[in-house]
Amino acid sequence: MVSSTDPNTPQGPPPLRLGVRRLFTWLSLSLMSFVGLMVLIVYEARWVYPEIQAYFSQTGNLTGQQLATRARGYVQRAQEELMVASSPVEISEASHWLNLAYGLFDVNVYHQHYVCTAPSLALIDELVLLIDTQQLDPFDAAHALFIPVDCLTSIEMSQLDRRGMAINDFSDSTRRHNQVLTYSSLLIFVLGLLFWGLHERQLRRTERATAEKLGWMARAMRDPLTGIGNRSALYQDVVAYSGRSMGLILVDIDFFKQYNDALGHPEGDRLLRQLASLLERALGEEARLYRLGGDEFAALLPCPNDQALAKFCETLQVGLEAAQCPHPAHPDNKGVTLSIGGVRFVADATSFASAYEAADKALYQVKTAGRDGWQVTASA
Ligand SMILES: Nc1nc2c(ncn2[C@@H]2O[C@H](COP(=O)(O)OP(=O)(O)OP(=O)(O)O)[C@@H](O)[C@H]2O)c(=O)[nH]1
Repeated sequence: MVSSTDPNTPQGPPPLRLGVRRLFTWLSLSLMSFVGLMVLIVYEARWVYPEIQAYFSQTGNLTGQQLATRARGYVQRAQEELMVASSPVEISEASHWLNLAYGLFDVNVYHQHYVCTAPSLALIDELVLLIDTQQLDPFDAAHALFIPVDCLTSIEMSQLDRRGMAINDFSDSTRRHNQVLTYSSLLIFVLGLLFWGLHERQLRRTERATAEKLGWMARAMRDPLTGIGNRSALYQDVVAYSGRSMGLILVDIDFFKQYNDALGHPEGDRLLRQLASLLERALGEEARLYRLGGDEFAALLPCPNDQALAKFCETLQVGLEAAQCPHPAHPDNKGVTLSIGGVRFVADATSFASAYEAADKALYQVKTAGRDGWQVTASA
């Protein structure tokens, strides 16, 4: 049996599948952004930072070499020359190395940060002069050069310490930076999950409320005793079938008052429910059934012509006779009988009023003609 639902209502996917699809979309999006962030972090950690670190460490390239180291090398070379020098030419060779060392040593940074720079340079300068004019013993000169060598060594050590500290600071800040990025992305992920949960909960509440409302609406369209549609459902369905050729059949139990009086109202109720089932069986799945009040029922069904409508009415009466429902108080000593009036009409809200009136008139004529019969009136 079909009752008061709209035949044109579109059928969407079930709510569970929709929820899973929404969850899947959300998870994919957040996972994609999370993975994106992680790739960025790994890229920075694996490729960008080591390059910066290598630049800071100043190893493996010419510009990164320590001036102090090279200057110390030249001074020590001069010392070696002076120690083994046996001719003026060899002695002047030492002065050449000292000049080179002076050039590398005489830089602003060393003057600013290392107090031994100026005296050491002055000493080299003086020694070069004395060596060139051969006023100094080469061995004594080599010995005196330990002062600038000490100074240059302390500069080197200090530079190494500074560089080490800079590298450590840089590594620490890089690690901190990475940690902040990782925890932030995790936090974003968790917050997203939380918001999604809240959003889903709200959505479910709304869906539940909507379903409840729809349930109430459906119940409001239903006759509680028989479970079929009521008068409001009939109006709604007429609108839903707008433009289609429909049959409207009104059915009324004969002498129902006597039935109630004889058997009691609970039995009367049982007969009403029985009649609803009988209408359903007799008219088929396409018919929509309604109880309009008391013992009056209606059926709305697609109907191409008056002959088909007459056939439905006849089938209905035959079905009732076959059911053999006893009526102990029937004035004509029959079982339960029905009076049936039908009309065919093209459904819409305005034509329905006259169609209903015509079907009711046909039913009334059956009643006045002695009941237990059906009549189909001309199309409305
Ligand atoms: N059991 C039961 N009886 C109902 C219900 N609603 C209305 N009735 C009764 O249905 C009867 C209808 O009586 P009438 O309108 O006189 O109709 P009738 O006795 O069938 O007479 P005709 O239609 O002229 O053959 C009344 O006695 C109402 O009390 C219901 O829900 N259950």
